[in-house]
Amino acid sequence: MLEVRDLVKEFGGLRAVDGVSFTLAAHTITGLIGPNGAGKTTLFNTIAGAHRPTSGSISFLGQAIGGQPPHRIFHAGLVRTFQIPRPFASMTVLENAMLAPAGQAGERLWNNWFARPAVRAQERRVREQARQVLDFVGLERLSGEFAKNLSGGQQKLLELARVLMAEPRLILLDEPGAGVNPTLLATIMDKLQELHARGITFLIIEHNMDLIAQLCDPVLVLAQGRLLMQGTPQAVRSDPRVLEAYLGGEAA
Ligand SMILES: Nc1ncnc2c1ncn2[C@@H]1O[C@H](COP(=O)(O)OP(=O)(O)OP(=O)(O)O)[C@@H](O)[C@H]1O
Repeated sequence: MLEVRDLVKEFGGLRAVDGVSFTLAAHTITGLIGPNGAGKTTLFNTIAGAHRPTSGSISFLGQAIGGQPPHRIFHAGLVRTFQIPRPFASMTVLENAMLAPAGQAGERLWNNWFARPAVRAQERRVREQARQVLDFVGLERLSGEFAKNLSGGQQKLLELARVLMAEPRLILLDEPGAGVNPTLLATIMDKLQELHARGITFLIIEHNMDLIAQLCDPVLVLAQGRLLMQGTPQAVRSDPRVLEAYLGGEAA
């Protein structure tokens, strides 16, 4: 589904991603771990189009996407979430979900004036899809609530709902477990497993090793911009190089 080859991303003289290669098989949940500053977020940003690769290639479903703008990658079916969700705080949960798909008829000025029935029909469809997606993530009863009133975990679920509106094939999830209480974390993990069973592929950055061990196989370990190893959660956990990378990271 995704093939990353010799990917390099430099900021000035700093190689945040330093020659990384891996492939993601369809219908897998792959974990991405590594100490702070290892380059995980930069790798996500480069795959999702926020950064142009310095060199190397990225292909998604056989198409080269390296250096493409984020909206094109998004519409190709590769979406990402953020470690700290960014909903529109003063809009409701439902409105936030409805905003997600681009290219709606109502976005074009002329359509508003000349194609009102088409706009209304499309809005009805988007609203219905948003309700179904919110129902799936368990936020239906909060659909009229302002997004700013949601807890951290609920905001993560809203962010998941928003990316699901795009009907993605591959989701890059940035720390789904961060700042989430244990009850909601269990809900989020259930939802991810259900989406996986429905055929969605995931790449997940996460510091919570229990979440990684329960959901992910394989796990990629990044350290200082390089892929240190990949393997099962058990293999990664017991590999002395991984321990050393983490201890080195903490000492730094
Ligand atoms: N836009 C940027 N400009 C300059 N340097 C950057 C930029 N983004 C990241 N870096 C640097 O690149 C390196 C990798 O950072 P990155 O955020 O990708 O690591 P990470 O593994 O996601 O860390 P964390 O687990 O703390 O989120 C760091 O040294 C960071 O300071």
